[in-house]
Amino acid sequence: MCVCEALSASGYDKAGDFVLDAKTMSPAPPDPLFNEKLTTIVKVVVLAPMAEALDYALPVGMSLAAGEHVIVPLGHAKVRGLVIGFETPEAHEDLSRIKGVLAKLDDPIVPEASLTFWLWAAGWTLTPPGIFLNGCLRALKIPRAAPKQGYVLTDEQPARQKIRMTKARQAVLDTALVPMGLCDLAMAAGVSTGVVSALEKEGVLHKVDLAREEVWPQPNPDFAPARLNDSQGAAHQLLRMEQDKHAFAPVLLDGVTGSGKTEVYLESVADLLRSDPDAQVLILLPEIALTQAVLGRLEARFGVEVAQWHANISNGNRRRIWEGVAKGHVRLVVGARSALFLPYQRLGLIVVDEEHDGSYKQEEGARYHARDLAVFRARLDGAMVILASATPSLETLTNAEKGRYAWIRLEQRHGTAQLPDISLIDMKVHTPAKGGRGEQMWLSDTLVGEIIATLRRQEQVLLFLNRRGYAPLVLCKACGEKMTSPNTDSWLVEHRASGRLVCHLTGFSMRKPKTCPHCGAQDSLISVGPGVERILEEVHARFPEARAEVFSSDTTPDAASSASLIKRIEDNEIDIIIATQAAAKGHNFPNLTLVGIVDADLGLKGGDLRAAERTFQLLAQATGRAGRKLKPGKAVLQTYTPEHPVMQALAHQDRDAFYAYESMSREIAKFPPFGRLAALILSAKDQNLLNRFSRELALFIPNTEGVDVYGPADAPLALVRGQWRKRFLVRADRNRDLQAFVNHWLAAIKRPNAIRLVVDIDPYSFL
Ligand SMILES: Nc1ncnc2c1ncn2[C@@H]1O[C@H](COP(=O)(O)OP(=O)(O)OP(=O)(O)O)[C@@H](O)[C@H]1O
Ligand SMILES: [Zn+2]
Repeated sequence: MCVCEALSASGYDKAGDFVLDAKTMSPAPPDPLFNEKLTTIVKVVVLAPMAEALDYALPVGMSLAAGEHVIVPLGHAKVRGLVIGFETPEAHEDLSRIKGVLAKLDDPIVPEASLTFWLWAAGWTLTPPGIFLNGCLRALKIPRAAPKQGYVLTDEQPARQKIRMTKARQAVLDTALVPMGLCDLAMAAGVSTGVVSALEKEGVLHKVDLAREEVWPQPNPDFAPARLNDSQGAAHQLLRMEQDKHAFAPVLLDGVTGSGKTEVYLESVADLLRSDPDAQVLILLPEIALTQAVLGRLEARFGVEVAQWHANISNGNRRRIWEGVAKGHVRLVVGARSALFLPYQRLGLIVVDEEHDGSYKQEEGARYHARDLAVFRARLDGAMVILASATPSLETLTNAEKGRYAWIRLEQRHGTAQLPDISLIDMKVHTPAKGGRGEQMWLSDTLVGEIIATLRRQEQVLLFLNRRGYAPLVLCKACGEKMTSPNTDSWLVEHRASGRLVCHLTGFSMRKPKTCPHCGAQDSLISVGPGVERILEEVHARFPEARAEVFSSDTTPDAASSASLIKRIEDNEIDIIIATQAAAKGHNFPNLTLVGIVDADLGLKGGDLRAAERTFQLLAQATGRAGRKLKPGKAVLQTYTPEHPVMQALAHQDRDAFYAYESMSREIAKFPPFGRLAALILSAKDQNLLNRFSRELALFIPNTEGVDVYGPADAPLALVRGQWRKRFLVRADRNRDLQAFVNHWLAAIKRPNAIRLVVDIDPYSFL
């Protein structure tokens, strides 16, 4: 496709964000050769929303390789692009319209395996490659730090002969044979920095840029090996057997909470670092808070600070790590889902810890599932991928059961630690009494009794409620009006700590009003239902002596604050932790012995496909925080549906029963993992236009065996920020090419520009 066609086809007229600053380009290259002398056509993915790579001429005197960064003309703009391949001119119909590559940039080349992976991932998620690559290359928009300067001898003998020579000066001359920084040189020569500066003034030394190559301290696999217990040792041996295949090896590391999965996979990381000096390792974690906890363990195990990659690192580090990974200098990375798209040369091992976790699904921009893509990346590199969890996703468990993945189990907690006893409290019978001022309370007498006993033993309590803020709903008791976000189908959540009503969907917030905005009644707004802040209030009222704190994304907005809260819990400075899911997984708090689930039914409401599975996983993980070291743990679940299969499986520690039930119901419906799904989400300001187009799109649904399309239906969130929303759900048998079906369907009808379309392959959110 030529540039002009591409431009008009994409409706892309402003280069906007993608235009490059001319200053960052290398000096002007020679003019490109056209037509008769053209020997090579370069295929470039420009960082713009285009469906295909574009063709450019390779100028005389420029050499390029796939994975190199270039500046190319696009319409009247100059834009950044990535070279993805070459073609001979014979393959091309209209050479007269081809423009030349303008410049080559000196950013590190993207290794072939990473380039292949990125392009594949773009296709898989039905994202235009330029948009996808723009995300992968974002770190390169950060300006490089200016290079450090050093000193080295000039070639000019006369200058040397003219100066007054001293012993100190001679020492510098003898040392400055290679460029060195001021302090390093002075120290090596045993003189003051003044001597060095003086020699520069006299023209004997001159300043040069020091090489950019950064030295990354290498993780030492033998720094502090773990002493694995017998079953961990056996699991490690099995992993080693998989690793020794030197081929794609997906493994489910399935061990109960606290069994030491982390200890085991760190030994596999060590094995790889030891046996393959070129390979790189990636450890993926679902939350930044968890990254902080694991970083300390990595440093203790490998003796160096390990590179971390997530939304919360500084720009400088972002650029350094990106470059270090591309050059193969950074061998071990720990990070959140986007770390999968660093430019690794060759990954020898990927660990996806807490593989079942919903945060691996990216819900904005290119919608991808990092666990699934990690498996693909491992296949590409012929590597091992370890999926670790105490509560695997049904997808992964089914793959293990069918023998597609190796399945390694750890059935017991490490040492003397036991899984906690779990009891159910039927809240229909044990309704909490009202407080002294008639206010509603949320903790039942049984749970309160357990908390008192735990505090008496000077042990810690975790109360789990997966709801941020004070109350999920504010309504007017005079007129019944519910406070909602403007032009959005979403309740405003009351946050007392900040005194605001907040929309968790759009980020809108306002001060809580004194009068009802609907009927004007005074002080008529009441808070309905509990969030963690409200539980904190109740805890303060009931246990005034206890030190209680909330652990949620509001109280730990960044890596530093979560690291410090985790430390204070470990140091026993907090007695009662009131936590959302941010804190309920992965952590090891040795003195924590009681977990109370305030509302075990919460995740089951409003149910989507995975509601039961997710609730089971979340509650198994949360209760799994109790009794992980020497002291036995206990968990109490408050529920209105004790008979529900999720509650029964939890109470009887019968994971298999739950998965069997869940698997059967999905198989009957041919839902994942027994079929594949894609969601199409259409949105527009104009509701009539949206309705009309949705109906029209439905007329074009291709008739394909093994594929069903449901919709159009109003999305459960039918209005967001003034945009109306409709959804289609596509279900396909496992052996159907879902992406091809969607592409084929969408190609049949032109979509008006006023309608936005998002395609979500393997959706996890159905809102
Ligand atoms: N072999 C071992 N030697 C010493 N301590 C161990 C050993 N194995 C596990 N532990 C300790 O037991 C606790 C639980 O281990 P770890 O965090 O690795 O478990 P996990 O299986 O990853 O747990 P979860 O799935 O709940 O996150 C940690 O404090 C860990 O240091
Ligand atoms: Zn009112």
